[in-house]
Amino acid sequence: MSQGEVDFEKWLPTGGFEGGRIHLEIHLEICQAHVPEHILQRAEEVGFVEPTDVQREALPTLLSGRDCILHAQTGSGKTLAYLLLIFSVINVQRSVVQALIVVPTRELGIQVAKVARMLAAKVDLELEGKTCTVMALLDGGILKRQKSWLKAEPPTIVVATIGSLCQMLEKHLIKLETMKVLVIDEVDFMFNSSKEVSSLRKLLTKYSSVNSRQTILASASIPQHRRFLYDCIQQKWTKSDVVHVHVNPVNPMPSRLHHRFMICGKNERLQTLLYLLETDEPKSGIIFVGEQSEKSKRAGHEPSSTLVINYLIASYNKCSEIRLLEEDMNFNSRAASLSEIRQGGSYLLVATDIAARGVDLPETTHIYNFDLPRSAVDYLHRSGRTGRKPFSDEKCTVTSMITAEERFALQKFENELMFQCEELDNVD
Ligand SMILES: Nc1ncnc2c1ncn2[C@@H]1O[C@H](COP(=O)(O)OP(=O)(O)OP(=O)(O)O)[C@@H](O)[C@H]1O
Repeated sequence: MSQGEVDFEKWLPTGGFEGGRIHLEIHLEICQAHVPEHILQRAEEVGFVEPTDVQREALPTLLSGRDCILHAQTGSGKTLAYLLLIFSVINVQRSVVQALIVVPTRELGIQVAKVARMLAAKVDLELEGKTCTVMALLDGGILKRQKSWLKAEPPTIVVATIGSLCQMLEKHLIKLETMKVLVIDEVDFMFNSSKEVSSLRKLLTKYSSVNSRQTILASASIPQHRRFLYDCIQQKWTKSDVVHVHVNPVNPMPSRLHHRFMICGKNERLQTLLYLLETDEPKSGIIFVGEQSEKSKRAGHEPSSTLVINYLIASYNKCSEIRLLEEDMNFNSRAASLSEIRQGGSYLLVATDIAARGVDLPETTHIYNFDLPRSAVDYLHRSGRTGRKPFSDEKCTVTSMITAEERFALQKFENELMFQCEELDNVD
């Protein structure tokens, strides 16, 4: 196989007529693609042997150069789909930034940059030439150092949060004109965020005047997606032949998640959580808590996060790694929490919705909603922090602790996302 051709044999399910048919369909459409051989080899080495559904469906479109709205379940592998596209278009010999991935949180940015670097790494020392470099330009980073890096030897790929990115754009240290691909990950979240939306709109509008551009907008949830698609075309944020790749449109929720709820009073939730943990004995789990309201802060109440973590450290002894992740922590402590639990072994992470988007902790088998999420979309993304091994049929559970009054809200989420929740008998 010549350099630059895609060896999709590696990506195919083995054997059978089905496999042969898929091979033909994919091969015909993507044979013009140019994902370098060493990247595909690395992908295989790190365990990406078969394409997931979204990768199989989206790659022909992505590699054809068309703009794409990548709309597929949580944990379905959207990151690898857009990274392969990026590796197919960049030219590492050129010293300019050629691909930009915009993410909502520092945590997601670190994770995406890590996957990109892992794929770009040339483990075969005989491979010659420059390597692709990846910069994580994220809120909380050292901008001075990144400015020097951008001036001295621009990286090929930049993964950025919008705040830090805007600073570099203003100083002309990053230029959209050189960008072959722009990815906005968790795009619905970014459009919904009052802090990010205006910068995001400006970025997309500015990029729309770049001649050779490709825009990818990714998320597991794109509410009112027809309207969104229409807006994207009207505003020229995407080209008019943008493709909406929508995988599992009737089942937004991954099917192997088992949903449960237990009704309890507000004051009994800590004991209920302890009871659930002692019964489930999860190897690894995330306990989601709501953000503290301003009113509750002013009243001097403890936030749910503090209540839960202190209670668990004092009363639950079946897990040695109990960590906290919330906005109010400094960036170093946030990074430390995630890296500690990524070391392997058993963990419990107490987190606000900061961990609900994109964060990939594949060992998580249990999700607990100590506070019910605010919307069906938030429920979907919290739930999607489990069930993240694409070819596994391991059962994962999502359990919500709710008051009798909250049953109505949970039922609404069930209707909207088309899943069913089993009621667990109360502790008493
Ligand atoms: N082809 C593949 N084979 C095996 N594992 C894969 C493959 N593609 C992706 N994965 C793994 O699947 C998990 C989920 O992938 P990813 O983080 O890209 O999901 P996502 O679609 O972006 O989800 P979310 O919407 O929650 O952000 C990751 O652990 C990733 O390493």
